Amino acid sequence: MAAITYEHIKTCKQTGARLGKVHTPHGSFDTPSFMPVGTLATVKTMSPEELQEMQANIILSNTYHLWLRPGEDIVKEAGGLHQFMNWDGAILTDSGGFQVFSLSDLRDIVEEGVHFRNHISGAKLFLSPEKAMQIQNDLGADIMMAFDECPPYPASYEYMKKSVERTSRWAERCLEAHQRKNDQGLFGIIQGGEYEDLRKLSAQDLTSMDFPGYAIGGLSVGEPKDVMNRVLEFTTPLLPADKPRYLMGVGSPDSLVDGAIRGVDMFDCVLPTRIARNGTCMTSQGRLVVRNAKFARDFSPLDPECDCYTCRNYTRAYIRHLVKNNETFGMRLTTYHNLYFLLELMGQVREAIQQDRLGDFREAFFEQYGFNQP
Ligand SMILES: Nc1ccc2nc(N)nc(O)c2c1
Ligand SMILES: [Zn+2]
Repeated sequence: MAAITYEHIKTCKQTGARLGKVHTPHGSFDTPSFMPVGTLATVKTMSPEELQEMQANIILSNTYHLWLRPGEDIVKEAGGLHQFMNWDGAILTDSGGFQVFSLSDLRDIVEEGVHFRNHISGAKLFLSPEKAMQIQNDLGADIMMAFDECPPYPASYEYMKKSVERTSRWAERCLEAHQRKNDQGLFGIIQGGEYEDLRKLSAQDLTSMDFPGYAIGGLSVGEPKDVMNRVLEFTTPLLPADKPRYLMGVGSPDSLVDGAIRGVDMFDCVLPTRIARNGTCMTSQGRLVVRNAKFARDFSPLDPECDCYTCRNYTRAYIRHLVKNNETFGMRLTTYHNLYFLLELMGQVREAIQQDRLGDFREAFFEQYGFNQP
């Protein structure tokens, strides 16, 4: 199978943003790119056809969750994730480390890996770099992630240093355990928190292992936006210019624009799909909570400037009625719109990079969307 390759097209003259393409065995996608999250082998309430219609060319799924349910053995028997979920675009699987740290109360990190409890049954489990690679190879995603520790925020310098050194040793073990040596398809994850020298140490360790792409982990874990932006400013330049850079767990419209400006190529976040299910929508005028009584007789679209299926065919009054009555179709309409909104936003970001005006775009977008100007 082909490797994962990055094609740099141009860098915006006004900012550090870059326009590119990532090529995978299941097609290519333009960057900067937002990747919808499909944790349990489905982007909740969306069909593959709807995802293709809105040009989501890569989606995420998750090692930890699929290991627990239905079990990677069943997915493997189905012929892998693409077959199992009838998705022929690209798939990226996170390695499970983050989910263990965020979901499981009891956990004990040792050199070998992490002891923790199954967050559903409470049973004791153990995840190691080798186990995470075996699960991901069985799932068969195009892009897999190394098994890392995502330390809590804030973390002391001493804790962070030990964690970075162990994550580098784990990355080495992941490369070792990766069965699909020829197609690479395994990204390293840079840790180090907000400590510039530890980010440098992590980047040096991982780039020396020559992964086909690199993720910036340990962010979007509760730190203020200016801390995230500062860490990106000194971390993205440490990564090879000819490989994709993936900021994990991000995010909101403003963070996507600010991450692109700082040289990030790939983003993922559950935010758009999660808030959609309780009726919160991202629109060109800012967030809209469609449950709100003021929309009871509002027969305009969620977003007058959006041309998605939801906005072309349904009104705020109708969607409010569905969401208030927990009608599944309501969640489908808000999810479709939120994903379309972010994918459209990334299209506008790519166009602004092409025209060397992403700084101006940020200005206008933040003004219109209502983000406080820094
Ligand atoms: N904010 C996030 C989200 C997902 C992550 N996944 C891994 N494996 N590592 C991290 O640091 C993450 C951070
Ligand atoms: Zn819409």
